[in-house]
Amino acid sequence: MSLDARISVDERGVDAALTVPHGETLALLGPNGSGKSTVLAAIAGTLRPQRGHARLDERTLHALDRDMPAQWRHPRERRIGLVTQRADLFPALPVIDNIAYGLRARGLSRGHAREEARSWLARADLLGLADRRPTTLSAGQARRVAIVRALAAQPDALMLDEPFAGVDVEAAQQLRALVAEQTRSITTVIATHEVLDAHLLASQVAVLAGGAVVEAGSTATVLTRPRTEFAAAMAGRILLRGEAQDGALVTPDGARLPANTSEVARGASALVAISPLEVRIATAGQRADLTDTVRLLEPRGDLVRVTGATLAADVAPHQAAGLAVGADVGWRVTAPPVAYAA
Ligand SMILES: Nc1ncnc2c1ncn2[C@@H]1O[C@H](COP(=O)(O)OP(=O)(O)OP(=O)(O)O)[C@@H](O)[C@H]1O
Repeated sequence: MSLDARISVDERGVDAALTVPHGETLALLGPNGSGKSTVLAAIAGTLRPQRGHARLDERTLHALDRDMPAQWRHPRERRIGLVTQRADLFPALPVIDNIAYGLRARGLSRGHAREEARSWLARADLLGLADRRPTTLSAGQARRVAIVRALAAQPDALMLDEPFAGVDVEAAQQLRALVAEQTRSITTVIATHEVLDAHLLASQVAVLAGGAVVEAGSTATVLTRPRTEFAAAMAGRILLRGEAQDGALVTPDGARLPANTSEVARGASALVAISPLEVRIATAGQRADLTDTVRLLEPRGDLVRVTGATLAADVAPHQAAGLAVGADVGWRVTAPPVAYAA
């Protein structure tokens, strides 16, 4: 079922609209405080906005539009799953019954629901926790149980709020695979700070900033042709704005970066998103594509990131030797990046 939601929460500065096609997963990206949790909670129905609606196909889950009767029913009745950052397990029930709860709501007998719950726990390598009370779990264990509980309930739509935060690398990998497999036909929104989640789980991406969606589209488009600095940073790229000229993007301060400008009209506003791995430092005697001033030098794994006012490059340490903050640097691009319409 396709999701169509509009959420306005004035006191949190949120006014965001989202659509997710049937069975697809949308990654909701955005800096801290941009409104991701608020949007998810409001779609799931645990937070009541001032104005808004959420619809799955033709079914109105809830609506507060002025011309509609206000309705905001219990999340269970709407068949929307929500995994919050706090996990929110039922504290009085052992883990097994937390999972069985959603299965019983689907009509399974107590015995059958517990049997099913066991197999769900086994799939996430959590069977050892079956009889534990939620209060005795670590935060990461609680998060893993909450994800399994949401998947086991097989909702029509699923809201996951930073589901893998605080989960160790190995368990997160296993859970990502389980979430990917189980949400194939569930319309899902996943708020995340991990670009990996967008790549592995989501066909769509929306970027929230200041409570509004500032960028949305297919994952491939948003992450290779970002329109905001935030989306570019998530994709590990530097965003340059300027004017398309023949074979170059000319920035407002006059820097001229070689670019493939075949997609944009001459003189049009354009963007380029370039990875620091596609930028080299011109050595003595080499012609630089662009000259710049070093602003920052920092380690990046085995490489050194050299950041200038306009561009940055990830280079081997010996290539950065001799550079210091304030020094002049010449950049070379390995291939002219594609300029796209702003
Ligand atoms: N319980 C609350 N009461 C009042 N304001 C809140 C509450 N929770 C969040 N806010 C505010 O609402 C805005 C949106 O917060 P929200 O938690 O939705 O952002 P987020 O994008 O999920 O952030 P994060 O990445 O840190 O989880 C922020 O300005 C925040 O300070």
